[in-house]
Amino acid sequence: MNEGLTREPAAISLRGAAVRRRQFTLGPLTLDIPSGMVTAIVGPNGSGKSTLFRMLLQMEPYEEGEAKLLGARVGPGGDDAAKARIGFVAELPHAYEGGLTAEEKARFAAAWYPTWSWDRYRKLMRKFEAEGNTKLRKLSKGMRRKVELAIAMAHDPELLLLDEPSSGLDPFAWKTMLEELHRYMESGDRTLVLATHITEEVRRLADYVLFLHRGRSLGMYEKDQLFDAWRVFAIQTATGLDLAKLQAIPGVQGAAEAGPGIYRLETDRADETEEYCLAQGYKLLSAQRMEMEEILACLVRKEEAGR
Ligand SMILES: Nc1ncnc2c1ncn2[C@@H]1O[C@H](COP(=O)(O)OP(=O)(O)OP(=O)(O)O)[C@@H](O)[C@H]1O
Repeated sequence: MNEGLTREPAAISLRGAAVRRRQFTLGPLTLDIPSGMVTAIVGPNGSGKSTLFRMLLQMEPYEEGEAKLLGARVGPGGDDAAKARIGFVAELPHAYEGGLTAEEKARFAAAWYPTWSWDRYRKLMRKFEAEGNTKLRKLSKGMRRKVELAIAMAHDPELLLLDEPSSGLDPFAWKTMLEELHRYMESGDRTLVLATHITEEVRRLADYVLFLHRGRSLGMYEKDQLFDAWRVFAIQTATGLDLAKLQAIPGVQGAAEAGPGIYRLETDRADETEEYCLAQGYKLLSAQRMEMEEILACLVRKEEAGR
């Protein structure tokens, strides 16, 4: 787990930052999202992913702590110029822009971003086979998403924030998006943060995964370590094990009886769990990698149990 990544400076830095609303609290969050990397924000519906993006973009003021984007404080006293170095695609398109075409919206963006490139915009629109001259409200959900992506990336932002970018995209457009995001990251000094529910997107893109639940961080993990370390074991023992014994096994995050003398163990320290089980004389029947959703479910269960 990694709450304070060392790579400096962080693209996003939160220190006890909290948004408190009547129905929902985001935070307090203390974490660093490293620059030059891809971080996926993963969490159940309503866990606060969009609220976090809105807080970072000053669409949702925060009451506590401090948030910094590209080294600039977010909110009063901050440096608004940092905003021009950021690209953002919201989860839901802005209704008030529905009367514009992509070309018209792009003209606004071109005036606002000093690093805007019409050449890059047109290449991205072509790549996505996106419609430039139809009013945005008349575009399909996926088509509009492609337009939003092209506009958000056309100024080659230092930091790209994408809230569920693949929502509505067909498989071809999704593949194109992954290619373009890989290309965007190629220079090594760009940072991508995306909220996603899609395991494949995390596997193919992310360097780090930040899990959110009920507005709180369940931890930030290096992706390869995460998928390596979390495993499901099936073990068999000659004598039965009670829950206390199962939970005392190093790394075990969840345990259940799967049959007489057979137990299913979820662990976040596969090597240690395996070593311990073998030393105890337990028979290892199987060991499988866990999917992202299974890991999230396990983290959520633990968090709920500790509440
Ligand atoms: N416009 C709004 N007005 C009131 N409450 C809202 C609004 N938008 C979101 N919320 C509430 O804020 C909380 C966090 O929502 P948020 O959209 O940030 O979650 P999310 O993780 O992005 O969810 P999803 O995966 O469904 O997109 C939820 O409880 C939600 O009901």
